Amino acid sequence: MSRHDDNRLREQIVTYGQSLFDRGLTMGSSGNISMRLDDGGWLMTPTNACLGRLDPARISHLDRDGGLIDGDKPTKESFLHMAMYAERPQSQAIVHLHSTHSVAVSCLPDIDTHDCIPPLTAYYVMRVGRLPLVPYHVPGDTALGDAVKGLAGRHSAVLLANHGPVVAGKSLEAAVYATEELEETAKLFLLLRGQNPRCLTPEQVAELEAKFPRD
Ligand SMILES: O=C(O)[C@@H](O)C(=O)COP(=O)(O)O
Ligand SMILES: [Zn+2]
Repeated sequence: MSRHDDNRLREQIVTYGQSLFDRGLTMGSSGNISMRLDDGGWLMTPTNACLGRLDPARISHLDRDGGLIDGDKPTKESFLHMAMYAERPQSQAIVHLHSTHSVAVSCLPDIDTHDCIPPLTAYYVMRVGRLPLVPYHVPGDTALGDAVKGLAGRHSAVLLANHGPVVAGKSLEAAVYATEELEETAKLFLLLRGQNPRCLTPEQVAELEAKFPRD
């Protein structure tokens, strides 16, 4: 990868990180972002970094085995990102946030753990689809990598119980868009709880999935 391409990817992480943080989609030093590199390595946000104030030169550059090449110590969820990439060769970027409404849904006792948010809107189906709940683990617990392995091949987004969403995309832009759509739909879901909303039918979902296949 040329220095120019490397810089471009670093700038993308900084720009999207700031945009997500500035809109209150993750707070403090929560959340992390990664991008896959052509040589099999990754760029990842450093641990304890604020997504709103990332320094491109300090972003963690990892080799294909997760070894640090340069930059600061990577996010404690690096193995989680790597486990998801391993199941999703088509994914180029992953975003994990503590977006409030998505986290709220991840704490509810009575959600469908195979599909935490019903198909309320077409755009949600197009961007996210079925959203499984991953059982609670301490952040940074390597067992979380094993827990997502069985799910990430079939789902581009998963919801970590009592924690938050992890969303993969074919580009960083796509992963960010899907994360934003998940958050907005989580908000709608909470607004509509107890009101028996009319959801899309299985036929309507199937039609969308045929017309707008997700990566
Ligand atoms: O919730 C956590 O602790 C992590 O999942 C997180 O969001 C931020 O951790 P770092 O990326 O290690 O800062
Ligand atoms: Zn987290």
